Amino acid sequence: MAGLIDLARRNWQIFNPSELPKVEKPLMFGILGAADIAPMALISPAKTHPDVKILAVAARNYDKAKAYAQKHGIPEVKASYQDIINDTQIDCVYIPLPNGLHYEWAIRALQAGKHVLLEKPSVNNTSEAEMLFRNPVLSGSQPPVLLEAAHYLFHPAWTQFMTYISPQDVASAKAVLWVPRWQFAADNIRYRYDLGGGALMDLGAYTASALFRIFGNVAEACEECDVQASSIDANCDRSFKARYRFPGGGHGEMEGDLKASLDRWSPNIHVTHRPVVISAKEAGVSLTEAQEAVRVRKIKFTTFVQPAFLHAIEIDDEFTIHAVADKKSVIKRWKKHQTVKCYSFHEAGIEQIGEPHWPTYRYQLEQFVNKVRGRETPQWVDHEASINTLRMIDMAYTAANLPLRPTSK
Ligand SMILES: NC(=O)C1=CN([C@@H]2O[C@H](COP(=O)(O)OP(=O)(O)OC[C@H]3O[C@@H](n4cnc5c(N)ncnc54)[C@H](OP(=O)(O)O)[C@@H]3O)[C@@H](O)[C@H]2O)C=CC1
Ligand SMILES: O=C1OC[C@@H](O)[C@H](O)[C@H]1O
Repeated sequence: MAGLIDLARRNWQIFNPSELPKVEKPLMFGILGAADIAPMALISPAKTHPDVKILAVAARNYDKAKAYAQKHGIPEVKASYQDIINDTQIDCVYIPLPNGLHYEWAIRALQAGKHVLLEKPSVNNTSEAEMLFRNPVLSGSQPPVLLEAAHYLFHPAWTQFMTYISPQDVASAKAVLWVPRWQFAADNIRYRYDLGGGALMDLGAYTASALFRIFGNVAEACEECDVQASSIDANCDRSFKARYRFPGGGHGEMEGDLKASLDRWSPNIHVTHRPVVISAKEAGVSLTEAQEAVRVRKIKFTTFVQPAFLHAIEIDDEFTIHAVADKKSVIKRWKKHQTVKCYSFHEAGIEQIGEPHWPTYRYQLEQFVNKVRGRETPQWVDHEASINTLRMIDMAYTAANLPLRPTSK
């Protein structure tokens, strides 16, 4: 019962955050495009961040931007994306444009000295990622901040999940993310090759980045990738199933579908470790010198992308004690099951700000502001990690015989 009340309270607060007063000179944000995701990913989280004010929005159509600004309480409307970038009052630019426009607008904003929060996936392919994240504008003594908005990595549930993973011991992992078939109409940006569409770009940005974190390395190869092409644009995958080989011999799989049937519950991740020898203390037993304890750990993380609504991390350990001289012997075998939930860092025993009702986006904003203000960022998406996500996606497109998303001119 208490769990249900917490669930209801948390979900109500996610959509109805109480506004906090702002500091004297908060960071001013401008938004490029009246995008669907911006209210959830930035406008709402900004309400509870004292150091963030959304100052302006621009859309390709002025009236659309005006209506959007009115609806979301944004004080200024600019005539173009470039006008946001040129505005000297604006410190930070949020870019929720179609993937194929991320590179161009991120470069323009960074060159104007703006800090950039860039939607996922950062750009269209690996070469664009290298050109962006290794651009000279990001070196020097005080370069602007650039962050790919891989928001799920900022939630304490991800930090907690990773404490149960030993990347070097992972034998296999599978990450899936399906969205229901009615979610995106035929004219959606996800079905436009010229705009960087495709399920691997959209959903694969999550599953691929999760896999290389779990294995602690980018894949050596994508061994196979089956895609279903979208009926709208044959170069855009509507769904994918990819299998990768990782250094050390582990295998990772990922699946995504932009038109999934309702019986598919996602997102989730399954991880299986190889058998590892553990200490008597870790096994919670006493051992003679002739014995050793071995653990095989399996982990399931349900709702890894939006853990704030509801999630569960289930850890299943199987322990065996055998004779060191005979690894096949079984002196004792037992199992242990734990289910862990973690909505704030406090729950994880970590001293870090956060509330159980903070969505991933709010945790992400906290760290983005910390970085801009020159403070420590315990969670972050390194530039090389963003490049690696595109490497994994490109490998899958190549294995599927689909062209890489086009490089910006
Ligand atoms: N972090 C997350 O949870 C999520 C992230 N995303 C990411 O955010 C980005 C935007 O996604 P989403 O909000 O769903 O998309 P929308 O289509 O709602 O928004 C995209 C915006 O891009 C602008 N745009 C500029 N040029 C074009 C063009 N040629 N065709 C279409 N739109 C154009 C439009 O702005 P204008 O108003 O100027 O017309 C539109 O508002 C993507 O990169 C996506 O991967 C998406 C969903 C969730
Ligand atoms: O970022 C996203 O998150 C979840 C999906 O619904 C969506 O397609 C995607 O853009």
